[in-house]
Amino acid sequence: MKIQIMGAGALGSLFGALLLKAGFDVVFVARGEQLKALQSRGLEVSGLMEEHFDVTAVSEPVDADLVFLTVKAYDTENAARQLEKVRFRAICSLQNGVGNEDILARHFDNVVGGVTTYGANLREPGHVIYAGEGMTLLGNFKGSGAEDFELVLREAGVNVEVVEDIERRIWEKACINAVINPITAVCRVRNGKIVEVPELWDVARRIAGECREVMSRMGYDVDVERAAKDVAVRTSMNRSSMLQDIEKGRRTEIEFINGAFVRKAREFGIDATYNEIMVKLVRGIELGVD
Ligand SMILES: NC(=O)c1ccc[n+]([C@@H]2O[C@H](COP(=O)([O-])OP(=O)(O)OC[C@H]3O[C@@H](n4cnc5c(N)ncnc54)[C@H](O)[C@@H]3O)[C@@H](O)[C@H]2O)c1
Ligand SMILES: CC(C)(CO)[C@@H](O)C(=O)[O-]
Repeated sequence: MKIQIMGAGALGSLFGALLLKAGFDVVFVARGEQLKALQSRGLEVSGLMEEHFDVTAVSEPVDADLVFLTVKAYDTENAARQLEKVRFRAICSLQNGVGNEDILARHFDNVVGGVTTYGANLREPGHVIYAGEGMTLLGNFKGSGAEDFELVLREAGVNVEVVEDIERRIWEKACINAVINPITAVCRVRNGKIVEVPELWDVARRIAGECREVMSRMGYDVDVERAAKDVAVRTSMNRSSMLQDIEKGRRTEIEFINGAFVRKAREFGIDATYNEIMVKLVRGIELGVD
């Protein structure tokens, strides 16, 4: 079974390493310094697993049985176009944000949606930190394939479950990210501060309220405020992925998180001013306006 990791950054390297350890034939598609490091030194894993792997790393996708997509959401369209040139049975997104599966569904027949709470960071090119074991939920978004991905992940020791309502799960995770990520990125604080600082919690509650309204109009009853508070408390010492992106001068996934709620709210004719402001502020920081 040949498994391709499309976008071998932090998360892709971690999942690739777990699959390699289980004996799968894994191909890592990477770019830049990461590609060079993987090709010359292999993949180093630290943290919850300490291991070195010699890996097959390429700059362009190749034929495979299954593909995991682990690029950032803003790179999904590009990656899909590259993947159109090769053959594989099914593709599974493990990304954050809303809309990745819709993009993939325009290109491929078998698209599996995924939501994961595993945690990984790149210490340097070729060196991934396995920071947190979590849960991975999978579900067929278009066509089939979820059970195939479940099987290989389970064999690799990953906590995984196939669900019937993957679209809802993707939006639920986006709710949490919409509340926590932009505030931590704009204010440059750890997740816990959102709950500890009344001014920040006030903003968080308002974002959560808008997300809840959007979810409700989609037919999903979710207590976004409580869910976001739980995660912020549980991950109080974390620097959110969006904060880390901002600190490193990288583009964020804001358009696929809060931006997705703004677009849905517009469709329903409801107010999403707080989400919209967060999108604009984070865009302002990304643009590096002095
Ligand atoms: N890191 C985590 O712990 C974590 C956890 C859950 C979800 N996620 C989500 O997973 C996705 C990936 O996150 P990450 O932290 O691994 O990001 P990352 O930036 O570390 O990894 C993405 C990698 O994809 C590469 N890439 C992009 N387009 C490519 C292409 N066409 N060909 C080859 N390589 C390409 C980039 O160069 C980069 O190395 C995001 O949507 C993120 O929100 C991450
Ligand atoms: C849940 C979360 C906000 C915890 O830091 C994480 O998804 C992140 O950082 O994006």
